[in-house]
Amino acid sequence: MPRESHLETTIGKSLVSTIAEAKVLMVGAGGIGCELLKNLVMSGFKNIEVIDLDTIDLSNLNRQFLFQKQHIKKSKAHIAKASALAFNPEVNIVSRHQNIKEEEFSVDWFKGFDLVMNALDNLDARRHVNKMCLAANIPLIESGTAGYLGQVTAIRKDKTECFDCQPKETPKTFPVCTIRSTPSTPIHCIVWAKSYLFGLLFGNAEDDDDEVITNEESNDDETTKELAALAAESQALKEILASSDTDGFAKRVFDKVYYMDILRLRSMEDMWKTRKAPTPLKYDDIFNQTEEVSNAMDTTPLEGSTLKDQRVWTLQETAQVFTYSLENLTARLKEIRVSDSEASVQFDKDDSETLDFVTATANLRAYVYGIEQKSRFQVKAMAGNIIPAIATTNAIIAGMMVMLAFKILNNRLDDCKTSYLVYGRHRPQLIISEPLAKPNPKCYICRNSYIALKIDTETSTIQDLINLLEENSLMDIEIQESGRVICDPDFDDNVTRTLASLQLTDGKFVDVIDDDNRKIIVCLKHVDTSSLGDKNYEIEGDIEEALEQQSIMKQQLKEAEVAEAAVEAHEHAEDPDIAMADDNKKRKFDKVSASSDADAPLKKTTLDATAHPPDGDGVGDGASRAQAVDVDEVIVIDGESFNVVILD
Ligand SMILES: Nc1ncnc2c1ncn2[C@@H]1O[C@H](COP(=O)(O)OP(=O)(O)OP(=O)(O)O)[C@@H](O)[C@H]1O
Ligand SMILES: [Zn+2]
Repeated sequence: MPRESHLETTIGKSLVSTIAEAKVLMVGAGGIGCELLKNLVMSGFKNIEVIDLDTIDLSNLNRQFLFQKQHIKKSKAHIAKASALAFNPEVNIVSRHQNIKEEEFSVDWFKGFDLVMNALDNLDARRHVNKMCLAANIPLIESGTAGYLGQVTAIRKDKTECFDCQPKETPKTFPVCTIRSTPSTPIHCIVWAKSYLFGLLFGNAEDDDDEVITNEESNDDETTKELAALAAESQALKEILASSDTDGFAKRVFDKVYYMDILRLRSMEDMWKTRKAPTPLKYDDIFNQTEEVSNAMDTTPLEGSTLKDQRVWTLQETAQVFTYSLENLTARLKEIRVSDSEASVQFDKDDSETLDFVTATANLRAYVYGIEQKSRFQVKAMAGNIIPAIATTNAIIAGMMVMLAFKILNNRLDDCKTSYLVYGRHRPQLIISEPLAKPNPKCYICRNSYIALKIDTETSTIQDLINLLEENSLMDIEIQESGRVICDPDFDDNVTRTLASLQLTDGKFVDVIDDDNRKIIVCLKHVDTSSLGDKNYEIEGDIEEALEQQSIMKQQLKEAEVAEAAVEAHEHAEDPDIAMADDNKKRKFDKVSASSDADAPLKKTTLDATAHPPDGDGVGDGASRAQAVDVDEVIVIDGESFNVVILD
């Protein structure tokens, strides 16, 4: 019996042949990606391109079933392809061990696919693929899981919400003084070790990409002085680093960080009026086991755990781990700096030396401040913001992605839904779903019109670009790229420069805003002048149409704002308490960092496996969504009953 016969019976011959012809791009071959690729090759897809920048790690094997022990350190994309072909050798799979953000994956390249499916784990890559799919006008299926929670949705330019239509949660931040001077919980010590000390010793503390320290609460005089003192301390530590070759390096770093700096902090009496002051700690005292220190040593294993990873190390063990990991990481840094003087070592929870260093330094700080110390295993979870990944969650989400793919390829976008896996939230449904939302008229990403411009970026100047845009009805324009202003009617410093000299090269997007405040995003495509006609440029897409669409969108935005204002005014008129509640909320919001955003109603999750799902009003918030849910069937799993929404 041919492989497709069951499929034909289920979804019909015509869809089976559409699927067989479709070209699908899968971004990410991790937890969801492995499940998804297996599903795709088993459900009639014949042309799949899979891209992943990473290699396989031991910690992936418990849930990424296309990978086995012998594949560790090999490319995820290549191995995923090889393993998936074993399920169905008749599929054409192209695998790429690359970053989807590389320039070669241009809008044109995206246009070569009928469908893109994201199986990613970070906001940055998701945002990029979202933008590329909008620019190429290709449908995108977006997915995400966090522990038992998951969600999947479809995105199509001008028809649905895009990935950026709703604000996303950003990682929690801590005030700088809490981290640098007055920690009170283990996470404060871990953040200090990972985002401050680690960066200072092995990289550039300032450019840590998931910076979680903010100084928004620190405007008074006292704090400014404290920050200046901390900066001087950092400088002094850098000077010690210069002597990393000489004996006693670890002791010097230790005594600087845990003795000298702490002594200075202790001398600031005001700081400790309402808090317990830290106790300075000397390296030699740990090894000489002064009475005070030996009494403080905690040698009791965590209850029920004997593995070294899972018990809190003694103070002496901690200092030993500090010494060896500091020495090894310093040597590693020196080695990589031979070929690149700017190189740095990055913290990675799966890199055991970096994890050792962060565990040891965080626990030493915790000891100094009288804070509970954590096992290496616990530090790994906290430093990596890890919510355990669940294979079943990934499998369910990957299955739903294929269902959405069927509908999209069958031209039934209107039947697609956003679905949420809400297991463990004490609700009767396992999956709830709601219709795809319309684009947010205020969205800065999808409420734009995209056109492609073929131009010789090496020889054309900004003035050439202005001229050709004026020829196409865009008058008195401002041009921006990634937030930097290239030119505007009052700023012409760059007009004689070539596009390339301003890094406006192939694949770059520039924002063009006209005097009527309409914005068009122009995607640059570099071509040699010789291959262009008389005009020296070629526009793909219709600018007039794009401008008209912009006017319509502006009108929609105005209408949405008027409607919003009317609803608000109505609510206030109906209920005078709302005005006061709103006022209180505003005041509260002003105080709380914007990123915590706890009051936002119906906010969706970040779809970021590394981010904590919002409690109560995130993925699993069935309460306010319940009306939108159709429960079509009840299935029984392990004796428990769940209502299941059939996606059809
Ligand atoms: N910019 C990118 N280009 C290509 N692939 C990416 C990009 N960003 C992330 N990925 C890939 O997306 C996949 C996401 O999978 P998953 O969430 O299971 O992460 P993981 O790294 O395998 O697991 P964990 O983070 O839990 O250790 C990863 O394999 C990652 O390499
Ligand atoms: Zn949007």
